[in-house]
Amino acid sequence: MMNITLNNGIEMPLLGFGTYLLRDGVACEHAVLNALSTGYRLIDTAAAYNNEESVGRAIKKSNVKREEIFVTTKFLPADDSAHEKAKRSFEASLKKLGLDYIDLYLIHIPQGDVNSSWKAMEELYKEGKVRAIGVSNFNMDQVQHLLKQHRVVPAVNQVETHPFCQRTAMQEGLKSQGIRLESWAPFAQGRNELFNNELLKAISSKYNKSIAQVVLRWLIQKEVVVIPKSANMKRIRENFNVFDFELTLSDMTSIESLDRGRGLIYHV
Ligand SMILES: NC(=O)C1=CN([C@@H]2O[C@H](COP(=O)(O)OP(=O)(O)OC[C@H]3O[C@@H](n4cnc5c(N)ncnc54)[C@H](OP(=O)(O)O)[C@@H]3O)[C@@H](O)[C@H]2O)C=CC1
Ligand SMILES: O=C1CO[C@H](CO)[C@@H](O)[C@@H]1O
Repeated sequence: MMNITLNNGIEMPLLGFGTYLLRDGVACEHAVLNALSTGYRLIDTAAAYNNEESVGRAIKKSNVKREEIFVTTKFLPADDSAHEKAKRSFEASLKKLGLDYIDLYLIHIPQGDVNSSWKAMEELYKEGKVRAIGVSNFNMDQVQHLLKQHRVVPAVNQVETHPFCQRTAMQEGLKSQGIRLESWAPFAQGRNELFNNELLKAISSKYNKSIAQVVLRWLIQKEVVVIPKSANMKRIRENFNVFDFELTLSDMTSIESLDRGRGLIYHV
């Protein structure tokens, strides 16, 4: 497993497990348990996914030490009383997850009162309740705005990133501020026939890997954090099995031709 170092010195796995659409209950619990037993050490959830209790139960049942797991969750900023609501949302997430700290806490979407929300995040960070704070679905203007107003620099920006939306300029812009790019929907949620793409098919047969593995490996080699989701044990394992091969520079570059320069899911 490969880690990256965030701007405050803490380590974050480059490969994690996404939980969007894993419904609260046994389905989610099983998937997260399977992921942990496969070796995933980063779990991505959100208050909005309504599955934090199941994620928390899986973490407890896994017998993996808490400090070995990197847990990310997120909240949606409110329009009014945003500071207080951010704190309340944090406490609710912590309780549902059954944890006493979060590794990475994110503003899920740049909506509502972001400034008051970020102040609350900074406080949680200073109190040691979260090891790092970051944002999600922010464009570069929104990131710059945050940087101008506040002291703590976000550790990551989690945005839709995959072969059809590569975020090359954003990754450079974030890097210059010490912020890491984290990909959500590395497979574009299967849209645009990603799993039937001819170029990706040709590259994957060359390495005797699947398209999913090539896409994850391509992002990992670019040092983009990936959090693929799967409800299926075989695919959970497949998505983790990406550390035994390396794409050549020429194959890395050829994937660049697939970029359409904008998100398929959010047009950010
Ligand atoms: N911050 C934000 O706003 C957002 C964050 N996220 C986070 O990012 C994570 C990943 O994104 P997500 O939206 O889930 O989409 P993904 O791009 O990870 O795609 C998930 C889909 O791909 C399928 N799949 C998974 N592995 C394979 C494989 N090896 N071969 C073929 N199909 C496969 C899954 O099906 P199956 O389950 O049947 O395997 C599922 O239908 C989320 O789970 C969530 O944690 C996602 C969206 C927005
Ligand atoms: O986190 C999320 C899961 O994916 C959704 C899109 O399909 C997003 O709306 C949401 O932000």
